[in-house]
Amino acid sequence: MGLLNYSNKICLAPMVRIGELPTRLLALRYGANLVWGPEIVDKALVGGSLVQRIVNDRVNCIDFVKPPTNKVLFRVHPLEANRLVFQLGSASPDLAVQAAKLVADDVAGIDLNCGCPKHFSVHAGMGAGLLKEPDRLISILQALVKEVGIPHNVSISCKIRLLETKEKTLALIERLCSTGIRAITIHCRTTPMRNTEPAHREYLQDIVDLCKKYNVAVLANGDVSGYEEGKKLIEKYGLDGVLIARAAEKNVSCFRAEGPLSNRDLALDYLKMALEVENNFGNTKYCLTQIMQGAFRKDVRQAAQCAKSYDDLKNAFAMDQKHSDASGVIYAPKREKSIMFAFGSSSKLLKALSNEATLKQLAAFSFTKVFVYKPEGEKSEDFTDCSEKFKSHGVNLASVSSDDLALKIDQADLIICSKEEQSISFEASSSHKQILYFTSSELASLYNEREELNKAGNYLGSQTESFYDILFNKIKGTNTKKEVTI
Ligand SMILES: Cc1cc2nc3c(=O)[nH]c(=O)nc-3n(C[C@H](O)[C@H](O)[C@H](O)COP(=O)(O)O)c2cc1C
Repeated sequence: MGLLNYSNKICLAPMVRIGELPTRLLALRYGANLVWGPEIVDKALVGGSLVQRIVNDRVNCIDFVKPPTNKVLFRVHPLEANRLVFQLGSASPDLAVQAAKLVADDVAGIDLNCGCPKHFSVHAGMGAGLLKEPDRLISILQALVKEVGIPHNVSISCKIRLLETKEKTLALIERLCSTGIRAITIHCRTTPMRNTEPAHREYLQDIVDLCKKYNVAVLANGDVSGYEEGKKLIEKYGLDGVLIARAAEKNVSCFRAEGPLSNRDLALDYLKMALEVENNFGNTKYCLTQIMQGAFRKDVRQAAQCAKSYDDLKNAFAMDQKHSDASGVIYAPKREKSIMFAFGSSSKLLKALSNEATLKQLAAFSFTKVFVYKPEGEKSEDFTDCSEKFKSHGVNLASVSSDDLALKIDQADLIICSKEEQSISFEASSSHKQILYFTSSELASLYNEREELNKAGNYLGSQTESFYDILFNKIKGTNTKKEVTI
């Protein structure tokens, strides 16, 4: 999988129950860079009958199931695998290594929970209990680095809380940095502090400076409200990243650079995602009811709380829709639109589209499906390489061949093509759809050939515009108005 790059990352924090697959995939779709799974205790994986790794073709996932009931303990989707950190609860180097080895090849990182203050954890010497026994904590991390991290090429990290004093905290962090781990998350509260008390960042800068000396990435956690604040904190303290827990529990679209979705839109996205990955019904209901708090009528929330099946949940949403229609409240689920690019080389076009700013802007315009025309003989691998990046912004990418060009033009809401490609422009113009034409000089800007054109005296444009500017200036001229600042 390759070692993780923790730099400049806004991440979903580990959360038991909340951090299951639908939340993680949505977090990534909305813009989270890395996602932590919920803590799973070593004995759940290796105690009694060993957990089994099953390829689940139905939902295209890897399931870790526990015999004899075959309950799914953990489900990994290929879309998240290279950005997923598995969090382990352990009090023993041997058990930690045995458990971590079972999942190491399906995730990008393994994180040791050294901060859980709950009785069951601390009592068993796990979580925040490890902060009281630093020698044991160090030996677990050393074992994980040596026996799992290095041979499996997976990043080992830990998540701690602050100790009672700055000196004690820095002394512990210095020892942690010497174990070979690649990253530390600091939950900026001490063990006795509740989440309702404000996070302490008074000496976060000292922690960052110390970790930098050892080349260990440092991520901060505690009271981060979303994308905007995350970026500010990274900048202010020189952090590698931040982890967001409760803000994401309430509304996982807090990772969106454009600002969060309404809880109503989010609840629908969540239900769709949960159905798609066949999430455990009880877990879906739990997460949905968290999202629905305060955002739906009481009777709708009650119907969701009493749901016994996915059909009941869908009925609760249908009920909400009916109320909204009847009361005249405008409740328009986000309209999903498709855009088609049909000109020239698909690999160059994909290169121009595959950047954060362009994908964010497409998503902001609600273009959740992008069709790209692939001329005969061009590689399909480019599409495979790019589709994950598109997907992480909630945009689906599909290639279109000459055979299905007419059909896809018919399905697209907006078509972008070149007048020069006559067969395509003919097909598009006879489709009665909205069409935007790119001229040959605009295409040259896409292909970065403007300089060559200038040299040859062919290009007379006076301003240097990027492909991004040209594309979105054209789209803005249509009836689609939304824009994000980048
Ligand atoms: C519902 C919930 C479940 C949590 N589960 C875990 C967990 O499994 N592992 C862990 O290290 N921390 C867990 N935490 C703690 C969070 O990761 C985080 O450290 C804490 O909530 C502070 O971050 P916040 O202020 O952004 O909420 C959990 C927190 C919540 C609210």
